[in-house]
Amino acid sequence: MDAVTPKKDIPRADPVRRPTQQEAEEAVRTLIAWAGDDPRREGLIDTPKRVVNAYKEWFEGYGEDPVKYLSRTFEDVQGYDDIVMLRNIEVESHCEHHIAPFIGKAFVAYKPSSAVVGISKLARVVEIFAKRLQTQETMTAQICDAITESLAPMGTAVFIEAEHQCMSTRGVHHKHVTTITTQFTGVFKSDADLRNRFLAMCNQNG
Ligand SMILES: Nc1nc2c(ncn2[C@@H]2O[C@H](COP(=O)(O)OP(=O)(O)OP(=O)(O)O)[C@@H](O)[C@H]2O)c(=O)[nH]1
Ligand SMILES: [Zn+2]
Repeated sequence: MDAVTPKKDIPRADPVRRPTQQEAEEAVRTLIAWAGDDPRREGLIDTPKRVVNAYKEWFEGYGEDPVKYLSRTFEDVQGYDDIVMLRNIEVESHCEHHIAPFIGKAFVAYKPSSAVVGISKLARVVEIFAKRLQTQETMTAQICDAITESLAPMGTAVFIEAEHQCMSTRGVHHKHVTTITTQFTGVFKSDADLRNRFLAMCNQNG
């Protein structure tokens, strides 16, 4: 039986047993009945299977290791010595409090010390952490940590802006509110001009 690996910051002796697909589908049937509908009616018969398949996609980040993607680096950059930044990386995640989507954009930059990484790998790292149950703060820190630990750059910067559906479709019901989180290490922390350049590039339109 597969086991869900606990987060590294929460040591646990006993990993959670991963339920079977059938058990997960049964849980969805329970939620449908709890919502007030009949999971046996025609339109809902295949819904538990679809929901479980959607969960596989939304939470596929648990099975992925960001370090694997950041381990292939390139040294030959002909003396390039400035930041590398990816703008507008789409973020589709789910909050760990309500399992409601939060959707937005991530901006990720690092200042290489020597080696650079393939730019798609930075987007993959965002994807891996987004496809887990998250808070925006944790996800921002995890992306920053993974890049910092794997590439040992001179600095890393992460900016995420997202709209949380647990705030817009339920609860407080405030639409169009966005949450911004940032995390900086190294030169982005010590050099205010560099940090401001990064933030200005985050705020450029387009
Ligand atoms: N800091 C932080 N809070 C989040 C995030 N996603 C959701 N939340 C908040 O998590 C909180 C959970 O609060 P609770 O009082 O335990 O839950 P609740 O009664 O459903 O709260 P309401 O959403 O206010 O109805 C809410 O304030 C959410 O807005 C996130 O990524 N970061
Ligand atoms: Zn929430």
